[in-house]
Amino acid sequence: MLVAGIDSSTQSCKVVVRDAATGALVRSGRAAHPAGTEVDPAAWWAALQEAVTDAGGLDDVEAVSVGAQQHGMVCLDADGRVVRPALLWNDTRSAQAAADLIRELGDGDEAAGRQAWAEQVGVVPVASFTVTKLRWLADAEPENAARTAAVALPHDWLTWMLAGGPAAGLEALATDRGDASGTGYFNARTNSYLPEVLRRALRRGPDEELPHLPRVLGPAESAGRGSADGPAPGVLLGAGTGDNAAAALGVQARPGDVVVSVGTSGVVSGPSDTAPVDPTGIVAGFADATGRQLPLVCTLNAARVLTATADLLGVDVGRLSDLALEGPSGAGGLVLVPYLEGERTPDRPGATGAVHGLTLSTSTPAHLARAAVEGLLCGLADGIDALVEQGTRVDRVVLVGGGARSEAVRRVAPVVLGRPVVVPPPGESVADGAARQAAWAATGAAEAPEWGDEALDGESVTYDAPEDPAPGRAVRARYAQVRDLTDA
Ligand SMILES: Nc1ncnc2c1ncn2[C@@H]1O[C@H](COP(=O)(O)OP(=O)(O)O)[C@@H](O)[C@H]1O
Ligand SMILES: O=C(CO)[C@@H](O)[C@H](O)COP(=O)(O)O
Repeated sequence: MLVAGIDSSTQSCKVVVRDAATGALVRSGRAAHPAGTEVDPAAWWAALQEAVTDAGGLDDVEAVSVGAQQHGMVCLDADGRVVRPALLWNDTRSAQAAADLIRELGDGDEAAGRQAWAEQVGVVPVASFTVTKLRWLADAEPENAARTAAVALPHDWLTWMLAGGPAAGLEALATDRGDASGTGYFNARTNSYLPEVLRRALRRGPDEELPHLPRVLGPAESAGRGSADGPAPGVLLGAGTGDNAAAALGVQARPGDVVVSVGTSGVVSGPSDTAPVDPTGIVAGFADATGRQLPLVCTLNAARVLTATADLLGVDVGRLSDLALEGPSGAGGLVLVPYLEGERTPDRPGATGAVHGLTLSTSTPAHLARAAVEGLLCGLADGIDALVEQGTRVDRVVLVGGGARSEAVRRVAPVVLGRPVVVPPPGESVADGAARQAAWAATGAAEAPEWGDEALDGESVTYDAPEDPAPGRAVRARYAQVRDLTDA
């Protein structure tokens, strides 16, 4: 039996077709997404179909699940038409809405608001979360807010499109707790939507109707079958989930593993039985795709720090990696603070990047390349510290995402993160997790299938933590000195 997993992430859509029992890769495909932080969902749908075709179609596949970028706001009208282009997780226009929502829940007091959000919702709003985008919509585009009859996330919408889209009706919309927990109006600890939070975000009165929200499915539940005229006719549709929950499922993360993803976003997450309560908002209380919790820290700047630095130096990412490995540990005091798209962790939506410590001796491509790799990893190291503070055990790091293909990232990561780093063979952890969820839905087993070595498309490589932690600590200490000197 074959199953498929789809990853509709920020920059592209990827499809893997795997054997449901062993996880062995049978075929794969991909297609690019448009750039920008506001995207017409029709572009994702077109890319999904192109990627499915590239993967040889889904005719022989029993089940398919969609993993997708979290938080994106997809508003639908009563007929199921998209109301406006989706605002993505990395769109920061709702930063003020986030600040307002925090203060409102604390009756004007920010600290009380943060505590209330952390306790009642499990997250403290930042511009990434859907709830803040809805508040922005209510204020900036009230006519679009009024037309919104349902709110979905990218994976909910794509799964619904596979099921027939508008023809299936808004009631057919489904999600899972992994993705619902990133909305800001779902509590992952109590497994329930928070309609009053949604009402507040949309500024709707007590008697006004709220938009329809997707049904929250269990990890192995099905969202129906693919429509006859779509790319997955008759195929069982898994619940799908957010891309980070899918990645954790894809790498079969075990207790003590922290998954670090260097994709468009930088993510640190670790499956846990305990929901975090973090009023600083650094650790978000998301859910995973197995019924547990997935405390998560996310930065806005990761793999694109590498591509941007490569562009600056006029080289490709392969050469950037070589240069970074030629540069000295600590880059001679040169630090690149990587807030190229503003930042979410720390919460500085208006910040820009900075380079500190330029001298005649550090003004070389190798120093700058090294500083870029170290800067992005220092942000992720701060994230690991925050997870540890929330009680997560960290024995080793599992490094995934496009940036994990960089040899420099792989080699410098154990130094800066201070832990052994396991790099699975280059692949698509999100699409793999979605495929594993599809296999789970198809078999109806109590637990997700255990896939062994056959599911790995090569060898995992472990990069040991250095015996001497001093150089890594020095890199982080120097970064901490200048991190807070940037604007905004
Ligand atoms: N060898 C490499 N070195 C550095 N960056 C890379 C490499 N290969 C891919 N990337 C970067 O990884 C990113 C894509 O990663 P991916 O995890 O697929 O992102 P997303 O899921 O957010 O779309 C792109 O920015 C790409 O340039
Ligand atoms: O906002 C988050 C997590 O909270 C991001 O991780 C998005 O889910 C996008 O992921 P990538 O496209 O970078 O994988």
